[in-house]
Amino acid sequence: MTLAFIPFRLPRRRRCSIDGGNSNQRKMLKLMKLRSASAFLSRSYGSGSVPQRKVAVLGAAGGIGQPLGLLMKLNPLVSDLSLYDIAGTPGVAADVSHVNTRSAVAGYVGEDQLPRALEGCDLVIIPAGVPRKPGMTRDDLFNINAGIVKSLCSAIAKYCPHAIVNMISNPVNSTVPIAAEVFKKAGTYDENKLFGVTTLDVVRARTFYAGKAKVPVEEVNVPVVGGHAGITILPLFSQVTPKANLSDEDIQALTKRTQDGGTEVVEAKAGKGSATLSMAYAGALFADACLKGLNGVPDVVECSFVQSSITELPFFASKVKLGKNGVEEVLGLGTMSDYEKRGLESLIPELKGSIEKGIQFAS
Ligand SMILES: NC(=O)C1=CN([C@@H]2O[C@H](COP(=O)(O)OP(=O)(O)OC[C@H]3O[C@@H](n4cnc5c(N)ncnc54)[C@H](O)[C@@H]3O)[C@@H](O)[C@H]2O)C=CC1
Ligand SMILES: O=C([O-])CC(=O)C(=O)O
Repeated sequence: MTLAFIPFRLPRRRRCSIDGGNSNQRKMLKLMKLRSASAFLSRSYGSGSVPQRKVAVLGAAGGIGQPLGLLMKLNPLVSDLSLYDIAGTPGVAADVSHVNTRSAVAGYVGEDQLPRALEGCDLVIIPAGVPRKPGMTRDDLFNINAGIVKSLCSAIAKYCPHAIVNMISNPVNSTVPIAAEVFKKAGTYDENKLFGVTTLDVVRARTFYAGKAKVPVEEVNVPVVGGHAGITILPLFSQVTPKANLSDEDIQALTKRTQDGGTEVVEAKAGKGSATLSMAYAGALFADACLKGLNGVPDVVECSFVQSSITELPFFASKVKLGKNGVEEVLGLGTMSDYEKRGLESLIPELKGSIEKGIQFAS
């Protein structure tokens, strides 16, 4: 396992080349892959031309915020890392700043320092807010997190209106519409720059499928569409690659496990919060994809909850092509199985309600 997964991902053809050979050869090739990471980067952008990118994490002292801050510090696409929270960020920033990677790190604490945290940002990642405890739904977080997200987005509209926003705070199905309303009111809304982070659903679907299908997890590709809560999370295993001969029962069990992945962690943590480490990983992957898109890397595609017209709902998660201005194209759902079509039909009312709740709160 390598810490260098984000910036150092090599093109697929190159990655496949380490699959052959004995285990020593494979280890050696992995090492070479790490060592050639910076060379790979400069090849991607032309030597010395990696753009300056300021990234802020809001909620940076939290369970997700801390490891996410570290992972963003490891990402050489970041030149300035801004760590903001209502408490605790001076220590977190001092700690992370000692890591010998490209970005300068600054910690900001309290609302007075929020403007400086945001000014000049290209990307703002928001994991601020309370997490679930056992027995709660994500919607139970609405009362506290809606207000937090609303005030942070008002500040974004004021201090970095052109930044891409990655919304992690739950309930994502409502916090993204809240953010959109805040930006609309401020006159800064750009639908191509607002993303609900659903990458953890994809990460889980890949992991669970690989385990069941006994295929290498790094090769698994599966879209997860809909939203980010319970049945609104709809993995499209009919489109998964590599294909395996799983039964309908297996696919249904994998679907349910993906939908309940968050709850599985909440219960295992028994009152001490929800997914933080896997979420930081997923958040870092998605942020990296956004930065690559901004920097003009072609064919960057990830699933995300965005403004959409591929269903009757105004926001929907699906595959999205990322580019220099954020969303370049919202991709369609593709061919779905009957089971997935039924899943889509039954998620619509719940997702619609959550979206409307968010819009109503902020308008
Ligand atoms: N989108 C997704 O897939 C996932 C979303 N989440 C959500 O992420 C959120 C954060 O989770 P954790 O990091 O585990 O919670 P946490 O409680 O460990 O950390 C949250 C942080 O937000 C900070 N905060 C609170 N109000 C703030 C404000 N006004 N401005 C800036 N920071 C503020 C807190 O001080 C705290 O440091 C929760 O809403 C959780 O449900 C969690 C896992 C996955
Ligand atoms: O389940 C939760 O509350 C946190 C979350 O969104 C996830 O882990 O997918």
